[in-house]
Amino acid sequence: MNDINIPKPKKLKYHEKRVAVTKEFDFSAAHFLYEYQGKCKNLHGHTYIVVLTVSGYTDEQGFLIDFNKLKSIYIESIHNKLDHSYLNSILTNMNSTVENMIVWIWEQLEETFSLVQYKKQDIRIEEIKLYETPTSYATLKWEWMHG
Ligand SMILES: Nc1nc2c(c(=O)[nH]1)N=C([C@H](O)[C@H](O)COP(=O)(O)OP(=O)(O)OP(=O)(O)O)CN2
Ligand SMILES: [Zn+2]
Repeated sequence: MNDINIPKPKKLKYHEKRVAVTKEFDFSAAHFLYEYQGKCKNLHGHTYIVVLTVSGYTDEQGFLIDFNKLKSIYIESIHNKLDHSYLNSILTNMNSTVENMIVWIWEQLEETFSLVQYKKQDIRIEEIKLYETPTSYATLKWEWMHG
C-alpha cells in the first residue's frame, strides 16, 4: 500500500546528466508556393505540428523546464505569430516550404529562450520536427544549426 504521509526529504537528490524533454504543438496557416508546378501553387491551408525538444540539466526539483513554461515560450514565439496567419506575408522573401519554415521557427524560439535566464541549466533547443501533413515533415537539429 502506498503511504501518502512520507516525510518530505531534507534535501532533494538530482543527477547531473544532460536530458531532453519534448512537447508537441500545432498551428493552422494558409500559404501557396512560388515558382512551383503542382497543386501547392494554389492558396491552401495546413494544420502544422511542431515537435519541440530541448535539452539541458535539471534544477534541484528535478525539472529541466516545466512543460507549462515551454508552452508559454512556444505561444509567445510561434503561435501568436503564425496561427491563422497567411505565411506568404510573414516569410516574405522566400517560399514557405517546411525546410524554410523550420529554420525561421528555430530562430524565433532561440531568441525567446535567450531572453529567459537558463544559463545554469544550459538549456538549448535540441531538435524541432515540423509536420505539414501527417506524412510530410522537416527535421532540424542543434548540431546542424550550430555545429
Ligand atoms: N520538400 C518539400 N516539398 C513540398 C513542400 C515542402 O514544404 N517541402 N510543400 C508542399 C505543399 O505545401 C503541400 O501542401 C504539401 O505537400 P504533400 O506532402 O504533397 O501533401 P499531400 O497531403 O497532398 O500529400 P499526399 O501524400 O500526396 O497525400 C509540396 N511539396
Ligand atoms: Zn502547403
